[in-house]
Amino acid sequence: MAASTFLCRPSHRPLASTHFRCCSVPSPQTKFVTFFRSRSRWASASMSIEVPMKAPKLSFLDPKESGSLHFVKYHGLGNDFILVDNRDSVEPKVTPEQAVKLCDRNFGVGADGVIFAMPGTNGTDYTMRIFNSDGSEPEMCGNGVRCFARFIAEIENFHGKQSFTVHTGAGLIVPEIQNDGQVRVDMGQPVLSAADIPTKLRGNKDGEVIGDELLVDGVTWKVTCVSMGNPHCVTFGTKEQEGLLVDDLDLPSIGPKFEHHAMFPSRTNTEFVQVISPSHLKMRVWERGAGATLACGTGACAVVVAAVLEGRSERKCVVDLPGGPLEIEWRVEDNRIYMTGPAEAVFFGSALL
Ligand SMILES: N[C@@H](CCC[C@H](N)C(=O)O)C(=O)O
Repeated sequence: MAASTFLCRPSHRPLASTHFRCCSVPSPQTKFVTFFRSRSRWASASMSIEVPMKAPKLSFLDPKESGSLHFVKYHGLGNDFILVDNRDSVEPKVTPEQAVKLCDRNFGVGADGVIFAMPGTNGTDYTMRIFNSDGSEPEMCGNGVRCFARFIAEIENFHGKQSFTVHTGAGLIVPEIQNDGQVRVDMGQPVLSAADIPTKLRGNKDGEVIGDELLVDGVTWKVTCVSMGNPHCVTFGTKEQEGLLVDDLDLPSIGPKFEHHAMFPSRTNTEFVQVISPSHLKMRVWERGAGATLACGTGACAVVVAAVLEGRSERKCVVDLPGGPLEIEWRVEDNRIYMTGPAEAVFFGSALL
């Protein structure tokens, strides 16, 4: 069954419409549990099931049960998120510590982050907050905001082309759901001043870090730093060897050394980029607070800005990420960046907190 079939009214289906009343009849060896399914043609029928002496608690199947979190899992090109309907409160329904547990791929639901759909701020339609899988809170998430837009459309029962305003830690973001289901997002203007990114790299006379040298573990990398609300360090190669082959990188080894580099006081996301053509870039990403992910929307935007500033690409590019392509355009007219890509619901459920 298509996920969207379930998602029209997540709080009403399917668990909420199925109430089980349970009565047990003890016997020396076993308990017999009788289920009555209410409001159905089975209401007067009963079914006896033999269960072990200690009948399992079924309370966690009740969505109203306190202590469980109802969520929908989405992904944008494999960058995956647990979406929480938080429209009734300005406080996130889970703590950063709980987010870490939920994101665990063995002991939890598994995700790169938890995203909260919250009431608007200062007149915006909604507010989006996100916790990374390490529990830290970033300012913005590009793939996340596309998932957020599709989630809002489902829970608000919006259809067709839709656009709304979203307050984020990076300011106002405007996603627009297209007729084909893709989401085009006005990601705002890039920030280039070193102090605001933030990076301690000194930069040029305008305070911008474009093609500067960064020593990482004895190797000098050429980097351009961009903030899309969150910090990004973009590299096309080292001083000795321009022209990365991104598939050859040992990302788990090199990524953390950029993320925790002393030049980035708020840590950084890092994009390693290969130029396929002036309108086609290929990247891998090591994300702050989440590690190697299959895609990063803010990262893809930062990559196009860096490629333009370094004279490597046009302003409109397809950016290939491990999880698939994004279309990115940095418009001359308004200095704003537009990102277009998919977002898909994959499952929903209740997690015990
Ligand atoms: N994957 C995201 C970025 C999520 C936040 C990032 N890890 C950070 O800490 O800045 C995207 O698609 O932009």
